[in-house]
Amino acid sequence: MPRAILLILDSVGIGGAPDAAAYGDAGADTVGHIAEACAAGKGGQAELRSGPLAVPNLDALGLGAAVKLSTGRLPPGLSATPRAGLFGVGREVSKGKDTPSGHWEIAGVPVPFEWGYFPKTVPAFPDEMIAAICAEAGLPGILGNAHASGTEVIEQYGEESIRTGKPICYTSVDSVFQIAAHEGHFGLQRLYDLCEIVFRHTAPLNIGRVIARPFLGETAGAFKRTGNRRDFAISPPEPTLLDRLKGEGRQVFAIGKISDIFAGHGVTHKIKASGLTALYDATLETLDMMPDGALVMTNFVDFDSEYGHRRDVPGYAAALEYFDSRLPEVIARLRHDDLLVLTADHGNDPTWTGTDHTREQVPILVFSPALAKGEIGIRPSLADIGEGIAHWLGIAPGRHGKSFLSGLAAAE
Ligand SMILES: O=P(O)(O)O[C@H]1O[C@H](CO)[C@@H](O)[C@H]1O
Ligand SMILES: [Mn+2]
Ligand SMILES: [Mn+2]
Repeated sequence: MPRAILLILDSVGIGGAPDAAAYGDAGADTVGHIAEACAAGKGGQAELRSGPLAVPNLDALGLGAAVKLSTGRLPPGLSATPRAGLFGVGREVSKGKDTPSGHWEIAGVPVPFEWGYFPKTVPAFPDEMIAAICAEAGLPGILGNAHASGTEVIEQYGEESIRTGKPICYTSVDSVFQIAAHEGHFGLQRLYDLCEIVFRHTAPLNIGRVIARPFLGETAGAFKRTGNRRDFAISPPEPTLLDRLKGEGRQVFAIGKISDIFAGHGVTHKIKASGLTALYDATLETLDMMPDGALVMTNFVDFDSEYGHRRDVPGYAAALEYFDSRLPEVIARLRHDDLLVLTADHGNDPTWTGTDHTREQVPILVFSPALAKGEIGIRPSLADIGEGIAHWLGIAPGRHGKSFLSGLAAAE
């Protein structure tokens, strides 16, 4: 019985979204702009990397061809001719350009409602809500209370937070309430408990997530966020591919942020890992032991959190190259009828203004030893990805999207 491996390269968009202008993102293209910057000699940082973007394994599966299909432009260093697998482009139906929207839609469930957002004002959060949270959690107050970048906000308020015991609360263009607090001084478990309190206040406002952002260090220049981030997310509005598989008795392995993003729904095995290396290692270990009929889904968040939001082109390029360098390890482990799918949940163009996600289409790269080379076009919903996996794994179709495999012949 076949198995499926779904790898989400968080924020690795490929431009070309027809509705990008409505988000102020017309022209944003994460992969294309990184490749152009690298080719122009702007992707280097002596000790990290230099030269044109080198992602031969992703490119062999159609990354360059997917960007060309999405934007009409072939990025420098990439090829228009894939060597194996199916390539295509995913266009998001859901209105949010955020992580839950992208992941839920990939798993077959576009978001049918409008998320709640906090205004770009100071304060960003309603006074009554903050007063109620402080009373319930026994806090002397909060810091931040604005739209902000998570690394800048700990630089700015970290020392004051340690001194006063006030956590740093901030938001972004996404439907989020984020809380940064010191792992030692404030306490990690206390931060998680606070997030649960806040979640009860924000969920009725359709705020997608409360995110714990613990950090370490004692002085402004030395603060560093740790791998103990935790997302408290509202539940998907209907059963996703994960629930449908679990309901059929299949095993669903969720690696990294995946279980949090689905609020645990449909997950049979939750595997925590932080950083590209550990996420890859956990994925490979799972591949070595996962049974027939199972799905493993991994979120590689670093592209987004470490490089996209930080507008770090060399870092993003190096991360793509590292990801690419380990792809042969996945492919070597595939059984004849395993299906590997690589895609993304939204864009986060590191050359763009601001520090937020960018509305973009995403690559869909599909490989199986049992599949011939081919093109699956521009898919009108990311739900086609989940439906393609459902199709491959032999479970009934869901309510949204159409399998990218329908009409394709196997190579055998
Ligand atoms: O700046 P940091 O804390 O990384 O925040 C980013 O992370 C959030 C969740 O992905 C996004 O909404 C964005 O604001
Ligand atoms: Mn994301
Ligand atoms: Mn993000």
